[in-house]
Amino acid sequence: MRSFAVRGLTRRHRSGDTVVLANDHIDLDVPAGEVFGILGPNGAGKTTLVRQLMGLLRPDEGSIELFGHDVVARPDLPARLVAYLGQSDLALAELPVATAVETTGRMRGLSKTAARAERDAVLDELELVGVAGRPLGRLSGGQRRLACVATALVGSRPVLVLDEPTTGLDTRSRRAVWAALRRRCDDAGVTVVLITHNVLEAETVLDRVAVLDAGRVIACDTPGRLKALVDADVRLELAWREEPPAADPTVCWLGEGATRSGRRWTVRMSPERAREALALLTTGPAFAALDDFSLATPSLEDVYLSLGGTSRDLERM
Ligand SMILES: Nc1ncnc2c1ncn2[C@@H]1O[C@H](COP(=O)(O)OP(=O)(O)OP(=O)(O)O)[C@@H](O)[C@H]1O
Repeated sequence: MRSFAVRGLTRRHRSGDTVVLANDHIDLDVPAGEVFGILGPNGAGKTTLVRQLMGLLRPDEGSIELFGHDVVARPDLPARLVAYLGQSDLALAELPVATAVETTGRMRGLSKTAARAERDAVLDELELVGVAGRPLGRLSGGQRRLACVATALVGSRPVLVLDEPTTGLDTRSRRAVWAALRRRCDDAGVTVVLITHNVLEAETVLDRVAVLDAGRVIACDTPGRLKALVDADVRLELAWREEPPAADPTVCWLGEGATRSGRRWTVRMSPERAREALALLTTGPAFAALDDFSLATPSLEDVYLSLGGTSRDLERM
């Protein structure tokens, strides 16, 4: 059974004379009970996509089904079946955390007793007990985001759609969120659609991932299978302290294949070539200009780049 089935989804944003093709004929199937991710850099069209999934934005073309129901014809439907965490979370700012969670549970049909029990369980699960009595608007950004995740988790909705839920969270809280999502998926068959521009998050928590770039899905598979596309290579990272000598043949060779972000170069190549490059660099004239270097096994970022992704905005940690 599929939670979402998306076909040919296309949406343009118009502002003044400018038209942005934010989603360009997107096809997606999200099976029920999966942690499904949408990974892409800033501006790739992730939020535009999920706002359409939620019936909050009308597609220009294409169709969306939620458990077989037409979302375009029934845009009210997602709000009944899906817990949605958007990017902005100001709606509940005045309420204390515990009240916000309990009230959301009640709005999702829980009895008073059940809402209180779920409230206590989820605050404990996300380690929010210490701030339970404080209004969301007076928490730190990370604590507030975590409290909003708690409101998404309460009430046992069969589908969770979370737009960058872990932005601003520290590592411990981030891991608590990942574990909470995984638990709901494994124990209760909940479907999770998680938007992220963080490669580590995608690799750690997702069953399958659609890689979005400039409004198009450029790949969709398990993180493991996607990484296998590039696993014959390693990634050589170079950080230059100053402009490297352009005439140096090793610098020329590496420069041709490098993706550059200021003085940081990233080059994908076979392990043998990387060893050769490092030997030449560390014994040649370019060494004086080099600040730091590292070798790493490929990540989903390398998959994204190898499939033609152009942005350098994906986050690694
Ligand atoms: N209301 C709007 N009016 C005009 N252009 C828009 C509007 N909303 C989004 N866009 C443009 O559409 C494209 C996709 O935006 P979207 O917010 O869907 O990307 P995103 O992948 O969610 O980015 P981010 O990771 O930064 O949130 C971008 O080029 C953006 O500038």
